[in-house]
Amino acid sequence: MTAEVFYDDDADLSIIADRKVAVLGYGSQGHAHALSLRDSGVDVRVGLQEGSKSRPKAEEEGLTVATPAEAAAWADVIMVLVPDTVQAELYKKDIEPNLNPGDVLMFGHGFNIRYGLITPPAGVDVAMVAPKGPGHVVRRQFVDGKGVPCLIAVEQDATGTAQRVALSYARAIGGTRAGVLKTTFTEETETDLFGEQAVLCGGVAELIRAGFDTLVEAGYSPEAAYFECLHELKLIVDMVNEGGLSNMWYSVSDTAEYGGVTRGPRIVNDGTRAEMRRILDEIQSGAFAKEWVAESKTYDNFDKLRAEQREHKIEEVGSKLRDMMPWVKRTITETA
Ligand SMILES: NC(=O)C1=CN([C@@H]2O[C@H](COP(=O)(O)OP(=O)(O)OC[C@H]3O[C@@H](n4cnc5c(N)ncnc54)[C@H](OP(=O)(O)O)[C@@H]3O)[C@@H](O)[C@H]2O)C=CC1
Ligand SMILES: CC[C@](O)(C(C)=O)C(=O)O
Ligand SMILES: [Mg+2]
Ligand SMILES: [Mg+2]
Repeated sequence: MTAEVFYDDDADLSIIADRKVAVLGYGSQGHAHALSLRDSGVDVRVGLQEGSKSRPKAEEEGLTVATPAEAAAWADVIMVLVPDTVQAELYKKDIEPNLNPGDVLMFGHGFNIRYGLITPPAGVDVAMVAPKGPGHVVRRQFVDGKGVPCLIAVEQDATGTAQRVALSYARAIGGTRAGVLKTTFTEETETDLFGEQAVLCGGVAELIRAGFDTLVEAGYSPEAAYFECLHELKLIVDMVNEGGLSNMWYSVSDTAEYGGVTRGPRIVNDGTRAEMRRILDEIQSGAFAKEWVAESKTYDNFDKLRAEQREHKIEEVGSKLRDMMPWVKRTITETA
């Protein structure tokens, strides 16, 4: 079935501009939504704990900051943009007691609703606006007059207006400039988790590291391996993003094209595809969600894995080489 796609003309900005919107969290997505909503004329307050590290950043931007409970009590649209693993506790403590019939409870990802970690009361709308891109890019593209595509979904429509509010919100953060797809919480959650694990984040990071390690272990310089397996990736992916895989094949040499189409399937082979299927099974069965929620209680294993990623040789050599390319933006915190 073809998905329904909405653009600016399908979304009425005045709907969200007439509401009071609380954005809970001011991290990657939170800062992007709060600032772009504000720039689109929406009355927005940011909800952060007392002593939160993000508070000064939001206040420097002139945003009104309150505690999550105060912001939720004030608002009639509440967007939950704190990490997935803390949402259920925040919901019980600060959001649920401040929900009124007719309010709209919104999410940037369906994790907590899909896996039953949050069950909102019957009288409120439950909707989602999930940008298909990192929050810092969502903001950057909005400022540049562009937009990151979004998915919207309605889990509960107590008022009969939830979809129009979600579309209006998506317009206010630039989503309808690029295209907004209607989906369900289940489809968004499962496809998003699969994409980030198997392809966009997990798959790509391991492919880069494996390529880099192979060249360095064979005696080539780490600098050459970095340029080949990491730096040039963006240039190649830009071609794919702009015109699809065929655009990339058109632009690269015939030698690269022949080598790619004959050797690529040896890298992503039947075994890789079977592993992708297992990863999807873990997502669909809830096994991944259970593992992640349990891990988030201590972060013991996650901390080790994070340190191992940071300490990889590719990070050291990359940092030095990027110093010589000032046009390559160095960290998201400097550009946010
Ligand atoms: N990152 C992304 O680009 C994308 C994220 N999403 C979804 O958006 C949601 C937010 O993710 P993301 O932006 O990555 O989150 P972040 O990790 O960037 O959120 C950090 C923010 O949440 C605040 N925070 C953390 N814990 C609490 C708490 N217990 N109470 C109140 N505030 C808290 C932090 O405050 P402090 O500074 O004090 O720590 C900070 O402001 C998730 O559902 C995610 O799946 C969807 C699409 C893409
Ligand atoms: C690809 C990772 C993502 O799903 C995203 C930026 O869209 C996330 O959860 O951060
Ligand atoms: Mg995503
Ligand atoms: Mg995600």
